Amino acid sequence: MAHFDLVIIGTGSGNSIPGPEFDDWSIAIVEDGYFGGTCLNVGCIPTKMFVHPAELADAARHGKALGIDAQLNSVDWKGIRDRIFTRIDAIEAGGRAYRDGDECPNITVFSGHGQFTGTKALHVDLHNGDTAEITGDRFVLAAGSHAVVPEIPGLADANAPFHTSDTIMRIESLPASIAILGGGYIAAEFAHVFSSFGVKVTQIARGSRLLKSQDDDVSAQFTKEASARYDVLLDTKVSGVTETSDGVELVVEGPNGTHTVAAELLLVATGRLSNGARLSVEKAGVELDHHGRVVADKFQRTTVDGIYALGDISTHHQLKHVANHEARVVKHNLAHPESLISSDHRFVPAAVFTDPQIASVGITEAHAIKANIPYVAKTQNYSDIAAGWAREDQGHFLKVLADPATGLLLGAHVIGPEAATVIQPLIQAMSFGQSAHDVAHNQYWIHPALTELVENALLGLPEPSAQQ
Ligand SMILES: Cc1cc2nc3c(=O)[nH]c(=O)nc-3n(C[C@H](O)[C@H](O)[C@H](O)COP(=O)(O)OP(=O)(O)OC[C@H]3O[C@@H](n4cnc5c(N)ncnc54)[C@H](O)[C@@H]3O)c2cc1C
Ligand SMILES: NC(=O)c1ccc[n+]([C@@H]2O[C@H](COP(=O)([O-])OP(=O)(O)OC[C@H]3O[C@@H](n4cnc5c(N)ncnc54)[C@H](O)[C@@H]3O)[C@@H](O)[C@H]2O)c1
Repeated sequence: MAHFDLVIIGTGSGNSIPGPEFDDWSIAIVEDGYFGGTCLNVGCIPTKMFVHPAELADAARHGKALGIDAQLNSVDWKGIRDRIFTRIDAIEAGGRAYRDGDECPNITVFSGHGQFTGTKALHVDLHNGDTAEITGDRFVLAAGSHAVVPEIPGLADANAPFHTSDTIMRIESLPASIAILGGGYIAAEFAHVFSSFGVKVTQIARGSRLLKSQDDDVSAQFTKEASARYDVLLDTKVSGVTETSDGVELVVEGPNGTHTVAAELLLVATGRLSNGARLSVEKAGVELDHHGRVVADKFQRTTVDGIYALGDISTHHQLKHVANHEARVVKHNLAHPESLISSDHRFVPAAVFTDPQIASVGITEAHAIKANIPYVAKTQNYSDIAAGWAREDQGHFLKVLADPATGLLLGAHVIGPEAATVIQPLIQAMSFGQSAHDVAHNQYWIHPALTELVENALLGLPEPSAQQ
């Protein structure tokens, strides 16, 4: 039995915790998969490294309206894939070697699957076939989440072949066709990538719109554009999947009755679930909520003293910037238990890297209405700013919501070019408590940049009543 001052389970954002302030602590790091976690290896980073070439491949579609007649000749999938993973795999290997090597003498890396056996006791099934029993004064649960596979005949029993985001980016060649199950972030981003690369995409969503968690107008616009680019089956349920000689066949039930969809590959993108239960955290006395997430308070403390949690294992914001923020909080609180700091989840932004891009922060208009929150709103179209004229933009916009009394922003929702970047001044305004009026008037806005979208939206909001 080896004992440590600190045991960290998971090397996504958890790996950012060890630093000079803990040089005199003995630390165990337990990692079952890729070193560096989901974002680096199978999440944000490789997906966006595919999204950029996808944008280039798809550029001709936008060029037509501007007098550019171009065509895509070929896509070197293997070349793109190998460029991406040569870089990523080297970072993964380097990160593991660093933590395992002489530069981190106080750290022991356990490569294997950890499961709690008692309050602060972990059993690890090591990849080399051995086992290890480790205990610690403190634990950090940073073990993330995993892709959920729905209880559909063929999938749940693994009788039909399918991919999740863990495997789809490493396939050997581009398929002629792909069926994508799900209407959320991962489905949207991969539908964009594969469609841009010339693959016939059929996306199947059980809801009446794609990206339903977005503002209603954003989700409606995205659904309209996605449906024009590739086949989107809405209000549709998959009741079975079977393997065929050239791929899979899905039995789908939708508004047009029951029929089949054939595709070379199937990607299942139906949400991600906390790894809390897979880590048997309840044996440590750590509570899970009814979604299976580890319960953590604002200081990232679980229900057991000395056990902290961060990122996807405990939050409903399954986002890397949230996991990183929470890791900084845990790091501080481990080092300074006498002066705890709390996580700030007031204004968590997110973006979907599709075409059009989507970004959001704060509440949606539907939420404001449902929760009876007073608001004023302004929708600013890209087509009404100079950078939108340059693109002959159609249908894209920024919607801002503000408190009618104070002029403080309540939410912002963008669909259109560079949405993830365009939204940042609004995230900043919300985070620093700046009013829409001040942000619009008290700085220069570069002309004719896309950020004029933000300036004009803010100028379009009514003056706050408290100042009238
Ligand atoms: C396809 C995809 C695209 C994404 N794109 C974005 C994006 O663009 N922007 C964004 O903000 N977020 C994105 N995300 C979400 C983001 O990747 C996660 O929110 C983030 O990586 C969570 O970090 P984490 O540290 O909590 O967990 P992880 O990074 O998942 O790390 C957890 C680690 O724990 C290990 N582990 C799990 N169980 C055990 C165990 N029992 N024993 C030992 N080790 C264990 C795992 O192997 C893993 O390495 C994406 C996710 C996916 C899947
Ligand atoms: N750009 C980004 O920031 C980014 C990109 C990818 C993933 N992520 C994170 O990863 C998380 C997981 O992504 P995701 O797309 O898997 O989840 P999601 O929650 O975004 O979407 C899940 C989709 O699957 C559908 N679904 C759920 N169960 C189903 C079932 N049984 N049958 C059919 N459909 C079903 C849901 O209706 C929904 O449309 C996201 O919530 C997000 O936080 C972020």
